[in-house]
Amino acid sequence: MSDFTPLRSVLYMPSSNERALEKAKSIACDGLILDLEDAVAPDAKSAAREAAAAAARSGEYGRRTLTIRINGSGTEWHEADLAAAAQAGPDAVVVPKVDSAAEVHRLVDALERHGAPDHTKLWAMIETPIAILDVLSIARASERLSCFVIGTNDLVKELYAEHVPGRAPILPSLHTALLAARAAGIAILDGVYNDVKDTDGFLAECRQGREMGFDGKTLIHPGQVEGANSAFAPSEQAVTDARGLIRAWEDGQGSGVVTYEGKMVENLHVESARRTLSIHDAITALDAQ
Ligand SMILES: CC(C)(COP(=O)(O)OP(=O)(O)OC[C@H]1O[C@@H](n2cnc3c(N)ncnc32)[C@H](O)[C@@H]1OP(=O)(O)O)[C@@H](O)C(=O)NCCC(=O)NCCSC(=O)C[C@H](O)C(=O)O
Ligand SMILES: [Mg+2]
Repeated sequence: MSDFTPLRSVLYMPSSNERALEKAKSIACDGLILDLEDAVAPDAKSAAREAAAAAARSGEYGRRTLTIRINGSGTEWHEADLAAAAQAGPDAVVVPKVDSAAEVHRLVDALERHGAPDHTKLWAMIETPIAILDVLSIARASERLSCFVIGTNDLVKELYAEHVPGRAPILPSLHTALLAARAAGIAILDGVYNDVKDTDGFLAECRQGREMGFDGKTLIHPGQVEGANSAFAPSEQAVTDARGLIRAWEDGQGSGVVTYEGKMVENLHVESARRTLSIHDAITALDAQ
């Protein structure tokens, strides 16, 4: 049994939207982010906080990784959100605009002070220039930090950049965050695609994110789930190749290098193939639930 948790498709939804919270119970996404930040108007924050905490306690979201995104430090809602989320015990508390290792330490202390269970991890949103410049120290700051979530809207805003196909203006930032996540051994999710009607643009961005190495994509609409699930899962061909490559390697035991389908195979390729199969097994097990 693989201990890999698929996070191909992680859907944001405003915690103030009762209908969306209900609908989410039947959406085939791998994870949910019950939002208290950008998607919730100031006068709805308090009711949204209660709704998100109740949803996290309900146990009604089945196999999905369930998280709550709280308002950032320095906002008037932060402390109450953090306390309520910690006590509700979701799979993770998502914190926007995390800018330093010191902030991670403070957040982890606060989660513990408010009685968060051990299974409640911290997910840090990386979405400011200072976070990108300090991203390795953030990634390594705590064992409770298990995932980076990239906030491409804030990043584009802070850089005075523009949203363009191919995302050239923010690629250096995305790569830097990916390097840090991999160096620290944590998961990393790509940012959202804002145009919910542009399927081709969305799928192209999913493919790009997968090729770069992201574990999955954050989403804003149920219509984006299927595309992300497919883009971030190993394809049938990739699974067939992984099995064939491992077989070729095992058949050639003793030699440091063999070939599969005419291509050189070394131990590092076998490790990648085993990782592909373990992701595939985890997705198959998840889909069977
Ligand atoms: C983007 C939307 C405002 C579009 O809403 P709407 O026009 O209502 O969509 P539809 O009519 O197509 O909806 C069809 C049904 O699906 C439900 N729905 C829609 N979105 C969601 C959702 N996210 N989760 C669950 N269910 C959803 C509708 O209720 C309809 O249901 P029914 O009536 O039963 O048919 C809307 O999709 C939306 O609000 N999306 C989430 C926006 C959000 O959470 N934004 C904040 C996170 S993004 C961000 O902040 C990233 C980061 O910080 C950064 O910097 O980049
Ligand atoms: Mg943001």
